[in-house]
Amino acid sequence: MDWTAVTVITSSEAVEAVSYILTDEGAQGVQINDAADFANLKPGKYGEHGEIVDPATIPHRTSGAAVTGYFPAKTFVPELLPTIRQRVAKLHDYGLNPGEDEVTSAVVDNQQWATVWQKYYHPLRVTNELTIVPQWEDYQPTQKQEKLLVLDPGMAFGTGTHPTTKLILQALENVIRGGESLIDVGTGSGVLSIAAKQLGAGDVQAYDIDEVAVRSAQKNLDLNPVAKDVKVGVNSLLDGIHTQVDVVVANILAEIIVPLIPQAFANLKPGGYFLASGIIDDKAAMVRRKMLDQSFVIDSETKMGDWHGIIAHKPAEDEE
Ligand SMILES: C[S@@+](CC[C@H](N)C(=O)[O-])C[C@H]1O[C@@H](n2cnc3c(N)ncnc32)[C@H](O)[C@@H]1O
Repeated sequence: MDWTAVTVITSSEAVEAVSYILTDEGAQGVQINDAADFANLKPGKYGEHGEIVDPATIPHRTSGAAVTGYFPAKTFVPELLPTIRQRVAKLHDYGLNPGEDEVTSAVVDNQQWATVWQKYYHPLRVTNELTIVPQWEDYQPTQKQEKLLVLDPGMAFGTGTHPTTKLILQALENVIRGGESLIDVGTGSGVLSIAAKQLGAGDVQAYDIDEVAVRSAQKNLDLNPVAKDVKVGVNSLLDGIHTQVDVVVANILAEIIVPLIPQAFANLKPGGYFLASGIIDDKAAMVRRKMLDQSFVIDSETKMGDWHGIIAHKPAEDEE
């Protein structure tokens, strides 16, 4: 599959805001080329095989920053560019320098996308307790409660930077107390299963409809000793699965969550939690209604940009 890369030339101070705008508009990965980063870079392990790479040999900007978002081929990027331009220009109103007001797009092939951003994907604190660390970075926790998710997402979705992933990681942090059994539907890179294990979940099963994602998830599970007992396989939703677990998590588009709702209800113990993300604004009311029709109780709903995450539970046996 081809991807469209949208590059915004901006200032170092606006890098985070521009990255947010690109992911909010649907970018599935963001590459940052910031002159300020290179100024602070020390020689270290960067290569895929652990070789030492001298930062001076990496092509880099000498001023400002370029932020590139990768959009799936199905996104109609020409329609998106004016919105991105407007949102970047509006950063002025928030006291940020938007930079050169230059937004361009180019098609890149799958292979390029899989590797091009690796050099620029750095450890990222995604919730109070969880930090995502690229496999090639040597990173030590800086806080006592900080837990690391080591990832090499490759071709699968789930670098942890997308708002939908962040919403559901936060929901996991709220719900997991220790020992819960859990099913991760649409595991992608395996990020949610690894997070669940890091937070103390017990038996975890992960499924994805896409074989490439399953291979990528297995690779990432292997990188995280805490997640070595997670079972991962190809499956569509919970088709053919009849079990009783404490938690079902899914970060998939609303249209796909809808048929999952009755399956999640059937596979949850009374009192068990259903955590759903990937729900865009105009589909949120419909998903909520389907959950309530199924007799789920909605505990909370959180929003990041246009995305919603829902925590719901199956009523306990003694619950009204
Ligand atoms: C938005 S990604 C989420 C990845 C990861 N769980 C995260 O939170 O970052 C959705 C994943 O669901 C998978 N998927 C889509 N339809 C599915 C289905 N019917 N059954 C299982 N997985 C599905 C996709 O292949 C993709 O890996």
